[in-house]
Amino acid sequence: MPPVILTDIEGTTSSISFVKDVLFPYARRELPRFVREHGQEPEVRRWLDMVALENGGLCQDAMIVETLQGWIDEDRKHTALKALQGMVWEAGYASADFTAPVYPDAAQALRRWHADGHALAVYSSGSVPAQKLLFAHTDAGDLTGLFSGWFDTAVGGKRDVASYAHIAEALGAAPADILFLSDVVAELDAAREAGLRTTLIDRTDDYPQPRTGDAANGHPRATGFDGVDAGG
Ligand SMILES: CSCCC(=O)C(=O)COP(=O)(O)O
Ligand SMILES: [Mg+2]
Repeated sequence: MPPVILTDIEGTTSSISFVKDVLFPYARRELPRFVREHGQEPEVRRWLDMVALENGGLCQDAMIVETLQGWIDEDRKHTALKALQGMVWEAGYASADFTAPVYPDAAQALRRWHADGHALAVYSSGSVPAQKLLFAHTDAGDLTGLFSGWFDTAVGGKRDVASYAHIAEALGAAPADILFLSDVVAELDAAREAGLRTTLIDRTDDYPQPRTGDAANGHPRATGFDGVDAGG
């Protein structure tokens, strides 16, 4: 079997700017209204309650929203924030407020690898519903059918070695038969320690200073998906 390809999203298949300048501000802006309108629905309430509890029992939704907005500003990868962001973005995609740009080389390679028999999977800090929404609404069309695995921080943080072991187990693949693509060296370090193959995606648009030599920490490096050795 050709290696499974596990990909990150932000800075890897899509630009950092789309996430930071479109998705995050949209969630920041729409969150108060979303919580007002949906805050009593159980699937929303459980995440709001988690945030309240972890912050000394915040008692007003307005305070929870403020906390969440602060986390957006800090780019916290908290599971509750990511779940709520995904729900807010759903409305944005549905009303065509935006589509998700995917780098053309990424869309082409993902289609080619899928046709060549590679299993494809996603691992992002964005919630699995948010990942599916993004790939359903890309400027290269609906790419969700290419992927057979979806992973978010429910399996653990992206810098934790154990997360990659869990993903390998869930995919039913040996770690050495999985290639992880990411723009973040610390994530690749954790994946390598778990036995996965890795490649640093070092896009000029996202990282104007090339991360060569020591900066790549020994990971193979490619400036786009067409430079990735997928193996098999
Ligand atoms: C599912 S798209 C939104 C991505 C996101 O919320 C995020 O924090 C980016 O994290 P990634 O792990 O894809 O770099
Ligand atoms: Mg990334």
